[in-house]
Amino acid sequence: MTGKTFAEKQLSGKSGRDVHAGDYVEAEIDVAMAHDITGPLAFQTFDEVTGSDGALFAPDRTVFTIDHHAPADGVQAANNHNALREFAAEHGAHQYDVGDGICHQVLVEEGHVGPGDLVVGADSHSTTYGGLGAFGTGVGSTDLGTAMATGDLWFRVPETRRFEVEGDLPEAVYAKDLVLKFIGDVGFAGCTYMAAEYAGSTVAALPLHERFVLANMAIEMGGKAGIVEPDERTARYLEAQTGRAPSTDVDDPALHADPDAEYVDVHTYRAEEIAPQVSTPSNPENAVDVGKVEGTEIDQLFVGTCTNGRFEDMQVVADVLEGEEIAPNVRMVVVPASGAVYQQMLETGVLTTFVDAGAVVQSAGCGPCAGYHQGVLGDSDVCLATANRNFPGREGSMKSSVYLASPATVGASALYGEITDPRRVDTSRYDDVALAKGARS
Ligand SMILES: CC(C)[C@H](C(=O)O)[C@@H](O)C(=O)O
Ligand code: SF4
Repeated sequence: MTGKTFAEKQLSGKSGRDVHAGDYVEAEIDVAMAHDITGPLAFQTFDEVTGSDGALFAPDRTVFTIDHHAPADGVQAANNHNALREFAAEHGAHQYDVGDGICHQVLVEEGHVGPGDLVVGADSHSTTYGGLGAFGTGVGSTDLGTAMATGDLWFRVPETRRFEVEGDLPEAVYAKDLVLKFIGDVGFAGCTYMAAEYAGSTVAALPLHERFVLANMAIEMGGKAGIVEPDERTARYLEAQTGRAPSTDVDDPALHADPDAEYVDVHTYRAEEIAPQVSTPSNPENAVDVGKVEGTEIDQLFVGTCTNGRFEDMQVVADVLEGEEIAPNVRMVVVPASGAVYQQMLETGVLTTFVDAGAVVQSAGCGPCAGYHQGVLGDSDVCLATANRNFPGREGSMKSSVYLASPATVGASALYGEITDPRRVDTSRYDDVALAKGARS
């Protein structure tokens, strides 16, 4: 028998069986997560499974967040929030409230997830935890409600596609550009029910906030999970973030694919050849080099989401906007991914830079990402977002359009009021910004 992929090892370990892709397992989960939209439905299933006085499989490893409609944007949302608060209090689960941030950011920031964990979340971007070397996957509320009671869930062990990138990323090219490129290459269904393993020297050199971007968007090609294997960087991140070393040795072979593992295929890239990417409406798979869409008119810029709403993302945009104003024809909506990110923006002056530049900075959460509130698009609106999805109607009207890009591309485009190649205003050459603007006008 050949070696194993990360997913095969992970699901072998959690099921206590020696399994390969295609096998079905009952696996023990480490962490269960739900939020203000999916939680209340999961609670119904939980009550049906356990009876009304049922207990959680592990209250300290069950986490709820209020993030999608936070603060409440209507009575239904407010009632859902209360249902979540009551259930969490009654069952002793962790519960994060309005302003604490997006589930995926909160779970990693607060140390609820570590390498080697099997995490199920009632949200499709639960693949994000793969950035830490965990197997994170999204499940429906019914599955989650059952898993909250039993502590296990069935899985089909996924096949794996591997994306290997070697070399140094060029200026103004980020993990977001890499993952948009991957999605463009394999298509939005290219990894359906597969794990995506991200590897190579470029990926190994990525800081954790960038690894999360790769893992997060695995679902945009249908991925069951997106994995960056853990290493010393992972351990350092967790210690800095949570004050604790990971409970598992990051070098444990159980957390690393075997060299002779079997893949569906391996896609190889040279980092130097990758240009900033933009996904055009209305599918993340429509990734093109930014040059192809430069000059496209936009109405709104959105910086935020579980993909690119971290402090480092905010910092990149603020570096571009410092001392400048956003173009008069656009509006800019900024939504930090967590309360901690908000706090850091406040302490470092990034928030002031945004406000001075004319942006609207809102409370931490999902913001307009899924079209609920805080910047919903009208019929004719065109938005350039650091988000992960741009399906029809995603951020509002079915007639609106959303382009996806990195924070650097969104920052540069804010200055010019149209889609702009970020290499024209690279932050390390910040003094040239005025020059570049002059050359343009
Ligand atoms: C509301 C929720 C179920 C949904 C998801 O699972 O992805 C949301 O987070 C999204 O991004 O569309
Ligand atoms: S930020 Fe967007 S993609 Fe992420 S969980 Fe919230 S709605 Fe979903």
